[in-house]
Parts: sequence; C-alpha cells; structure tokens
Amino acid sequence: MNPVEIKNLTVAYQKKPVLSDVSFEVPEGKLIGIIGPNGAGKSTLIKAVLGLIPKASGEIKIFGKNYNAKDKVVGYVPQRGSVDWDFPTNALDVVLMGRYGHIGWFKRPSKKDMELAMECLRKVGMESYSNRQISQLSGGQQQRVFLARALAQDAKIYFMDEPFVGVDAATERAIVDLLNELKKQGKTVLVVHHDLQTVKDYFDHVILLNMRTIAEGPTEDTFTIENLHRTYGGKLAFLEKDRVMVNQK
Ligand SMILES: Nc1ncnc2c1ncn2[C@@H]1O[C@H](COP(=O)(O)OP(=O)(O)OP(=O)(O)O)[C@@H](O)[C@H]1O
Repeated sequence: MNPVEIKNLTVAYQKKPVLSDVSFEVPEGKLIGIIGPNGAGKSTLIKAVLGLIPKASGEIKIFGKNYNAKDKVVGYVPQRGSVDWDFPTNALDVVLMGRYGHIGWFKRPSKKDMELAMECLRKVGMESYSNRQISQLSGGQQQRVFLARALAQDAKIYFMDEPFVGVDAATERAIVDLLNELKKQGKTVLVVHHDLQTVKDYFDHVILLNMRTIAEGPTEDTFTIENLHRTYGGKLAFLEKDRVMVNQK
C-alpha cells in the first residue's frame, strides 16, 4: 500500500483555489522532491495532508486511511520562517516535543525519552547545544534542531518544507545524510525543494507542482527539461547542458 495517495485534491483560500485537482501517489521508502515555483501550492499541499487547513474536495489517504494525527505516522518539519524562534525554550525541549505523541501531553518525559531526544540531537550534530535557548541558535542550527524533533517523532512518513533554505554547505550535507538514513530505515520522506541543481542527486522520485500536478514519477524519467518548462513556464534559465535554474526576476 502506498504511504500517500492524493486524488483530485482541491484547496482554496477565501474561495480562491490554490491547488486544483491534484493527484499523485508516492512509493514507500523513497526520498521524494516536491518541486515548483513560488506560490505553486507546495506548502499548502503539505498543510492539507496534515489536516492543518481544510480541503475543498478530493481524497487524501495515508496508508489507505484518512489521516489522524493520533496515529503518529506523519512527521513534519515546517518552514523555518513560520516558527516563532523567540519562544522561550531550549533545543532539548523542542526535540522532546516530538515525543509528545508518544509520551502523552502533561506527562513527564521518561529517562528513555530524554536519551532518545539527546540521541536525535547527536544525529544532527547538536548535542552540545541541548540547553541553548532556540532564539540563540543560528539559522542552520535551528533547522537541525527541527530535524532532530522530526526524528524523535519516529514517524513512517516525513514532510519537510524547504529544509535546505538558508543553511550552509555543512548543514546541507548533514540534512542529506539524515534523509538517506531515514530512507535506509524504510521511511518515506517528502521534501519541498527549490534548488533544481541538486534534485537529481537528492531525490528518487519527484512531484512537479504548479497549482496542478504537472508530472510525477521517478526522478530520472520525470525531472526533464520539458516537464520543467511546463512547471516553471518562462522562468527557467539555462546555464549549460543539463544545468538549469529558476530565474527569480
Ligand atoms: N493563509 C493564506 N491565505 C490566503 N492565501 C494564501 C494563504 N497561504 C498561502 N496563500 C496563497 O496560496 C498560494 C500558494 O501558497 P503556498 O505557500 O502553498 O505556495 P508555495 O509553493 O509553498 O510557495 P513558496 O515556494 O513561495 O514557499 C499563494 O498564491 C499564496 O499567496
């Protein structure tokens, strides 16, 4: 059974559709890139799957069922810019929040939960920052803490919204290693990604989105210049053979 199946999904803000008739399914245990221009509806798609915003119509199935947050099947790494980093909490507590579905709200985390949270911080190279207030971390360090929180959730499917934005090369490498580790564990990871140069290196499968599903499938067959043209229209700039980027002007 596919971990995520979307059929004819339409989502609207104030009656204006931003996703229209979107359909795709993703295979289990793969790294999947969600690719499309600004405003294409990528974040909206993730929020609709997680039930954070309502859908106007269509079907969203997680392992064949309607998603229920209590099932603890889906982990989420939001866009860094959408988080209140001034909230007075330290890195370890943020990671422990990832365990709450397992611990139960209002209960104290056990020693095992604390150890697991520290282990997740270690995996992203942040164990020595466990007591640091999150407002006092750099952008890349904040991103790593959020990835550690997602790891602590021990989900089967992860949605990550632009985890590579604003991070340095070392953090980018750390994130890629983490994605590959999750894949090795059989997890399915969907990542909103903007850097077209690295899509072929990072993802097994892509979903090209621009209000509709333009194309989806294995990266090799789907991430083609023709499909990119269909996704980005006139915004594509060609650097040289096989290298393409989005012209933001
Ligand atoms: N809360 C909201 N109310 C009204 N319109 C919204 C809201 N959130 C997003 N939109 C609009 O919906 C469209 C899709 O937005 P969304 O954030 O899903 O795009 P995106 O593909 O994630 O973009 P980006 O790459 O810039 O992050 C945009 O036109 C945006 O302006």
